[in-house]
Amino acid sequence: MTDSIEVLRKAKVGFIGAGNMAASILGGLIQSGLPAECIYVSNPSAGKLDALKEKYPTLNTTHDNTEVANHVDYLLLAVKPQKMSLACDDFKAMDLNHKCAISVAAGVTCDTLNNLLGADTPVVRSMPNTPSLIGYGATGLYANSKVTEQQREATSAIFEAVGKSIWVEDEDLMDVVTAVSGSGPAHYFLFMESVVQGGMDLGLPKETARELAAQTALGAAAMVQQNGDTEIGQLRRNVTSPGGTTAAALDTLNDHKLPEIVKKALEASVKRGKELAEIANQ
Ligand SMILES: NC(=O)C1=CN([C@@H]2O[C@H](COP(=O)(O)OP(=O)(O)OC[C@H]3O[C@@H](n4cnc5c(N)ncnc54)[C@H](OP(=O)(O)O)[C@@H]3O)[C@@H](O)[C@H]2O)C=CC1
Ligand SMILES: O=C(O)[C@@H]1CCC=N1
Repeated sequence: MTDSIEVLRKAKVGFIGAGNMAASILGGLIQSGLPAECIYVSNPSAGKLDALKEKYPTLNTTHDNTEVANHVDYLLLAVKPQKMSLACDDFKAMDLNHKCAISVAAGVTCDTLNNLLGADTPVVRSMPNTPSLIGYGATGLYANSKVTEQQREATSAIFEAVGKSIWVEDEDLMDVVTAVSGSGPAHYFLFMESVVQGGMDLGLPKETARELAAQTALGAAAMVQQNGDTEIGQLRRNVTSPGGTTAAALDTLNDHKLPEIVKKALEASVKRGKELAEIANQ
């Protein structure tokens, strides 16, 4: 059992909302050794709770958000930004000052969360991603001034149990983290979908194209992680023989301005994060 899990056995964890992100984090926690009976989760409709209960029979499920909040020290708010205000209404009569609220919602600021939950509530703004389900999550974290050192450690433990986590000290950067890693899996999925379709159009069987695309993405990511001192550009150049096949493909991607397109995509994500912040604040 990892150190993270030992910390989390003592600090009870609950989820408000049982959607994709909650299921990914709680599934990852269970996968890495936290017993399901230590975790609480609430959701308005039954379907998602029933599916989780079928997969993890000892998980504590309820339709009552306050029941979760009463049981736990760490309350993960895993609802859409547009639903945050409504969900937090349920805690109006509760004193959350000795608990820690961890929002996963894109855009929603700590100030907004403190307006909704009480000015003295310790609040962490997190930005995880769905690979948390299989232990490959990447999570950015930002804490308000009420969060204690012990709460920081437990929060790190939650996200380290399902992947890597990084604290940022400037809250504005959380929108950039959202663009890079929160939404990031979808960018790489789109790229892989395009590679698989391209491979199929050129004659590869679908399963072969899928297997090659996935193993290549995995290999490229592992090379970046395992060669921290090497620029990614150098790894790219190592593949690119002058006048060879890679150069032909990269010329095409650059002619169509892939780097500029990616930058514009990240900027669009950051802009949308700020719009969601406004919506959650209304
Ligand atoms: N999906 C992702 O990759 C990532 C998502 N996030 C963030 O995670 C949050 C959730 O996103 P995601 O999981 O994709 O969305 P989902 O729609 O899958 O999940 C949201 C869940 O919240 C439930 N819900 C709605 N209102 C309430 C309420 N008042 N109390 C309790 N639960 C409620 C919904 O229930 P019902 O369906 O019954 O209405 C639903 O199950 C968002 O804020 C998003 O920004 C962050 C990082 C990555
Ligand atoms: O698309 C979204 O808004 C959420 C946040 C990051 C990933 N999914």
